[in-house]
Amino acid sequence: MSASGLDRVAVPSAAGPETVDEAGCGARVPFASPAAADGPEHVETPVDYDAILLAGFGGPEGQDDVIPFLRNVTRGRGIPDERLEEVAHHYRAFGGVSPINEHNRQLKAALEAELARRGIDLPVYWGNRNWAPYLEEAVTQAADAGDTTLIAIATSAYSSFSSCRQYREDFARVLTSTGLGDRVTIDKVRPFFDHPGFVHTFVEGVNDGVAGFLGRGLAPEEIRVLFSTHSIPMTDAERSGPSSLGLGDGGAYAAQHLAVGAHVMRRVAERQGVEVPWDLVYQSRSGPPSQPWLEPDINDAIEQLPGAGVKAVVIVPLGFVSDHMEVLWDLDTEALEAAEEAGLAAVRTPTPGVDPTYVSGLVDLVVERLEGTPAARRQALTALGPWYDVCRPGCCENVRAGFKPAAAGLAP
Ligand SMILES: CC1=C(CCC(=O)O)c2cc3nc(cc4[nH]c(cc5[nH]c(cc1n2)c(C)c5CCC(=O)O)c(CCC(=O)O)c4C)C(CCC(=O)O)=C3C
Ligand SMILES: [Fe+2]
Repeated sequence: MSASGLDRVAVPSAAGPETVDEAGCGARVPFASPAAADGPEHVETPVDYDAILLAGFGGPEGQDDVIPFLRNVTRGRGIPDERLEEVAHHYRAFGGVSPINEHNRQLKAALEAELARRGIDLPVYWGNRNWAPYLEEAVTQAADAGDTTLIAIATSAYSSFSSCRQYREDFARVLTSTGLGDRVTIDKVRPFFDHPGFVHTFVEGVNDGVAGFLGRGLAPEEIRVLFSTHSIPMTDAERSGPSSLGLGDGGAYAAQHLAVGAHVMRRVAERQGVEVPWDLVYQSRSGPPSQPWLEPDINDAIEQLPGAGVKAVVIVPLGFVSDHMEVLWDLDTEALEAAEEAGLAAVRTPTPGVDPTYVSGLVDLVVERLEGTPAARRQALTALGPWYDVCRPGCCENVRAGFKPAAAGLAP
């Protein structure tokens, strides 16, 4: 995408669509939220959305898809195919098929059923960032049907470049590449890390895991709960969320996971009557060793546990919404193997998937935007939430890749 292609784009505002010129700041072109003209963190005015845009990561569905998919994921970074082939082995081992697209097909169907059950007349268009069906197709399909005011649900619950901003940048990229930027607007539901619909599965999973080990006669301190999420470069972590919040070394990304982990453990302590120690750990690191990423790595953490008198580990995929490759490979293959080698009993708890509580929570997040629900009445289980509907300027920017315009935020 060339900067010149972005010279003039429509920026919808509460007053109606208008076209603005770049204000002499390179490629800084806003794709501002239609409801954000006055810059609120929480949009408390109702917005008459036409449709939901379900935005997925995308994954290969056969061996021949694997390298083209990885080229898409790493687009713009010029990584040679030989290097991509090294990354491909997880996918190769599963027949070249990631389950992620099938999960999203099921999630789309589940959302449609829940919307119908509640009498909400909103179509759901599904498109991916990195594989077919692409976001381009979904947005074009929506526009062709006259659905131009879209609210996106990204299949990712937290704030960071990879888990929020990259989706928003891809919305902006697609609005430009399809030429639909003057007709279509894309807002996004808030990062939902602490929404009860998302947290539910983890509370139940950790409770079952802990109860199982207690039932086998283990003492609480012989059990360790490891909440696992995707590691990201430290530079991304520090820039996650609005810089004004000052949430510490790991930024909003780490703070959000820690807050949800603490909440889950409080619920489990209430139900089990004992407190089990827990930690936040990271998985799926990539990038050169010279680049600092969030630590500790889950496998290193597991290796340390026997020395601390731990006999059983509950592995919780807190950073993920479904059992895709990062869960099947990095947790179910590698981390469970590390636990076995360390002589630990281990269970991996479920991801939300299409759990009815999760699906209904996602619909609640859309409804709060449709109705303009006051922030004070929005559901959030941690003191950090409810998170912003409209991302602040610079929120989750990637300093490595440089500035790109993003939809669903405030103009810079
Ligand atoms: C935070 C985060 C999430 C969670 C949020 C969300 O769910 O969106 C996530 C999800 C996923 N990541 C996925 C796959 C990949 N991620 C990669 C690379 C990277 N991910 C990163 C972060 C995240 N990733 C980062 C910082 C990089 C390095 C790139 C850079 O330096 O900027 C690469 C390239 C190869 C490599 O580098 O390993 C692949 C193939 C799949 C699909 C799985 C499937 O197919 O089932 C999913 C759901
Ligand atoms: Fe990733």
